[in-house]
Amino acid sequence: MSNELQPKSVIVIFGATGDLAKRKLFPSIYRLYQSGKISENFAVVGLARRPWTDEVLRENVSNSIKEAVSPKEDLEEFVSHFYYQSFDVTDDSSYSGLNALIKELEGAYETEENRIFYLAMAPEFFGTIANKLQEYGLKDSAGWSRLVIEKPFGIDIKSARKLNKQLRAAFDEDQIYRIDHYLGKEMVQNIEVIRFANGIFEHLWNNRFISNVQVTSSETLGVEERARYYDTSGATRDMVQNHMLQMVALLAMEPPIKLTTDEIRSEKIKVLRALRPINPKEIDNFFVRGQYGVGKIGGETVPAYVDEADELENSNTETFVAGKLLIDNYRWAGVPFYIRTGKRLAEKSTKIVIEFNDIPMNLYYKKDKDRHPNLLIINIQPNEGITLCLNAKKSGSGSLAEPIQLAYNHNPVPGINTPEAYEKLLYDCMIGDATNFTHWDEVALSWKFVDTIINEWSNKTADFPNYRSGSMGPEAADELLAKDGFHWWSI
Ligand SMILES: NC(=O)C1=CN([C@@H]2O[C@H](COP(=O)(O)OP(=O)(O)OC[C@H]3O[C@@H](n4cnc5c(N)ncnc54)[C@H](OP(=O)(O)O)[C@@H]3O)[C@@H](O)[C@H]2O)C=CC1
Ligand SMILES: O=C1O[C@H](COP(=O)(O)O)[C@@H](O)[C@H](O)[C@H]1O
Repeated sequence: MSNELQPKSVIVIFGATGDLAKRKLFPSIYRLYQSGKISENFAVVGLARRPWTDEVLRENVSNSIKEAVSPKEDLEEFVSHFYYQSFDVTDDSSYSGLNALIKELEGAYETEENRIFYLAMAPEFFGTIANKLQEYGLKDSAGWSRLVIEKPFGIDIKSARKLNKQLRAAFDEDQIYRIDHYLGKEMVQNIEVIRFANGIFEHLWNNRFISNVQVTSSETLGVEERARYYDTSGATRDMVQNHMLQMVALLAMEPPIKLTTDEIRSEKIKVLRALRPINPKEIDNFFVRGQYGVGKIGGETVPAYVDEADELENSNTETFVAGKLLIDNYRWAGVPFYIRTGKRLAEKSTKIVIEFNDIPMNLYYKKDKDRHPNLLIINIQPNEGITLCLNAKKSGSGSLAEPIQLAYNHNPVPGINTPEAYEKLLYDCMIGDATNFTHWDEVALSWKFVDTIINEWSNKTADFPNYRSGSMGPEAADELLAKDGFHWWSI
């Protein structure tokens, strides 16, 4: 592997004793090391308040890797690149010591003064940290400095603007890497290729041939240990503002004129700009919310949302959202993009269905109800691949037809590809490729769109719970499509 592809850097992780670092970041860095994408020229500085030592951090890193991947004999050598500093981000005196440690490691590991500051901490600290990194000269090195920001990026447009202003006072837009881990998923990245590298699809990819698009991201898990965060967020902030709208933008965008970060992001921005704002008076015609009650998942009885933790009692937070989006541009006028996401649903799966217009008359099916429009299904997870649903002659039945599927498996091993997504995004950040990170304009437009919905819902108490755990959400989500003559496809 050439040096160009083996970026050198010191990676500083704020919040190194936390859950994200343990479950996602350490295993991702190890996988990059194992695959040769990073060489020996790297060091990781872990920061958090608890009084760990280098050895304690290294032991924790080792354990987290053993839990996530099958380590090889290089694990000990790998963890020797990790250093720990007990650090309170609100305490000014911590930052000078950090500067000294980084400089020492840059000398020892010859990292050319390239620095990544990964903020794996609660969002209320993001602004302070960015500010201190500037004030104490940590971001000003002879190499490059990049800031990776975890979600949530604010809780509404106002707070997101404030945060962005704080970040931009210290870092340039091209130094800020806002993570949306769905953009690191293999099949989410594949949307663009499937669309623009195939003549047959691109000709049909518009309102003349597509009747509707459905994006579903369903989870079987409940809120787990994240009740405090989740209850102030809800499914709209947690999944729609970011992952769901990003997938819609990729499905609807125009072909970029070049495969550059700016061109691709600017096409996505145009889609988000064209989203028709929801009129609060008509919200029920466009958006549906839900909260799970008791039910069964995988044969096990699971509690209702409000019984998952003490602080959730009487909660009015939505754990499910379904919506109909309209994109007011030449290509998509009149085509509904339906989205649906929720916790404690029947299956863990993310899938996109593109439904094409049906044929004008039925000659090949005895009953109209057996007809099947052509569908293109993009399976994001746990299976990765695409399925094209066509109609073909039914064997031995005169000229009658039956639905058939052409299926392509992109990855023969099904699984939830979140660790791989983090690995890809971390590497992209190291090589300075921000294409699969969200630009501020995308974040702002997405917040503007969802804010109307969140505000409207926060004014009215919902009749929760309204769906059973283990189902696919409230009936109103089915009615949303039925009103337009469609239904959710579950292929
Ligand atoms: N966990 C996940 O799967 C995901 C997390 N995220 C986001 O990632 C970020 C981190 O989440 P997560 O790891 O779950 O959170 P945790 O609560 O597990 O970790 C928080 C970290 O911050 C440290 N910390 C808290 N206060 C301070 C302080 N004043 N100074 C220095 N360190 C401090 C804690 O360590 P200590 O107590 O030792 O100081 C700990 O290391 C959040 O923004 C979250 O929304 C996003 C997607 C998924
Ligand atoms: O960002 C988030 O995503 C996860 C779902 O991610 P996936 O990669 O497992 O599909 C979700 O569980 C979480 O609530 C949300 O914060």
